[in-house]
Amino acid sequence: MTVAVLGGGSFGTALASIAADNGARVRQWLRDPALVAQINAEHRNGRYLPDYAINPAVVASGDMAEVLAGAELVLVAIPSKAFREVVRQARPHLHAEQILVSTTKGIQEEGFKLMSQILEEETGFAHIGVLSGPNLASEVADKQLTATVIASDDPLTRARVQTALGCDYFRVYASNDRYGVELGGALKNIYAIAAGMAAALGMGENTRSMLMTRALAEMSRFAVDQGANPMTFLGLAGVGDLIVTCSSTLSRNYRVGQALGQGKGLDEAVAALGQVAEGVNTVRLVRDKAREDGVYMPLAEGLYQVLFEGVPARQMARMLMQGEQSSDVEFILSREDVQQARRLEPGHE
Ligand SMILES: NC(=O)C1=CN([C@@H]2O[C@H](COP(=O)(O)OP(=O)(O)OC[C@H]3O[C@@H](n4cnc5c(N)ncnc54)[C@H](O)[C@@H]3O)[C@@H](O)[C@H]2O)C=CC1
Ligand SMILES: O=C(CO)COP(=O)(O)O
Repeated sequence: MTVAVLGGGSFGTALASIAADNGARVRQWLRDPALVAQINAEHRNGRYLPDYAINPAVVASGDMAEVLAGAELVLVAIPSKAFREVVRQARPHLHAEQILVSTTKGIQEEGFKLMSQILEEETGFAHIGVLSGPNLASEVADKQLTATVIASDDPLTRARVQTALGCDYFRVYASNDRYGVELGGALKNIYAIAAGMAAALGMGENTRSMLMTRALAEMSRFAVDQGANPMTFLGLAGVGDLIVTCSSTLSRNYRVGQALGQGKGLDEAVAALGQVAEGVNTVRLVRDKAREDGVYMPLAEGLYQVLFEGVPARQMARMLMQGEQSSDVEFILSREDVQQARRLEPGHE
């Protein structure tokens, strides 16, 4: 199989190397000529994955036409802010038989679009999918045993990606809920920032567990409102990715949260990272969307206020602890039932 990877960051590089390990002919497109030269000469990406060897069969190039020529599978690993621009650059060199897969966990501001929707809009192709799961790039590059999800309503896309990337250290599970899988990947970044912040403030494991579980409730509530299947969030791209990003300093979103918890400003924290932390933008978009649609998302709202309105994180945590004590699992006991029962309590105003 011939595979093209668009993006020279840590995840694109890790995926290119897997496909090459699997015997594919792999071309990787990136902008930076110095990095192109380094990948081809040293088989190392010194900017984004300096400590890991890349399969020498991966050929990097700054020439989009060359990279896309003959590619059966195209993986797009470009941060959400530049995603559409790069797809437009690629468009003249794409054809409808190709399989296009987004690996990006972010949301476009205009129209609240997910990346595979952008792939669809820009190309109109039929073979479109999303790859998402608990996949810290450096662990993937280190060949740590890992699993991911290919989500598409197109069986050919699912099968081809399983063949191209599935190997003895990387398992590729299938889903037909593209929207749910993609939403899970984008939403969990918000809570990873909150988890990093909580850790930096010295909060304990009970707190982290509460945060992650209530995050899952909040994500599922939002998903239902958006018409997604909340059951998808029980899988690798939902709870799986939430666990890894809320627990690991290898997550950039978690590290931004840590820096904020240590008292750094948002701009300083993002600049120090030097890589993309999609959650910073996602929290703003999701908070606005939740308000617009009337979805109760206290964690996203609280994090928004800490990031963009200068509310101290510790004060926000105290406020969140005073919020409504609602139901645990809303699919079993609804929030409305809990609120109704509380109104019947003696002494309730
Ligand atoms: N790094 C990770 O552990 C994982 C990342 N992802 C997702 O992958 C996406 C890409 O992230 P990473 O590879 O981690 O990012 P990164 O921060 O390591 O690298 C970003 C890459 O995008 C390139 N880029 C940015 N703007 C560009 C433009 N206008 N034109 C061309 N190239 C441009 C940069 O030059 C760089 O090569 C993100 O949305 C992230 O959520 C998904 C799973 C794991
Ligand atoms: O999505 C990821 C792991 O699954 C990577 O998370 P970060 O973007 O926070 O590093």
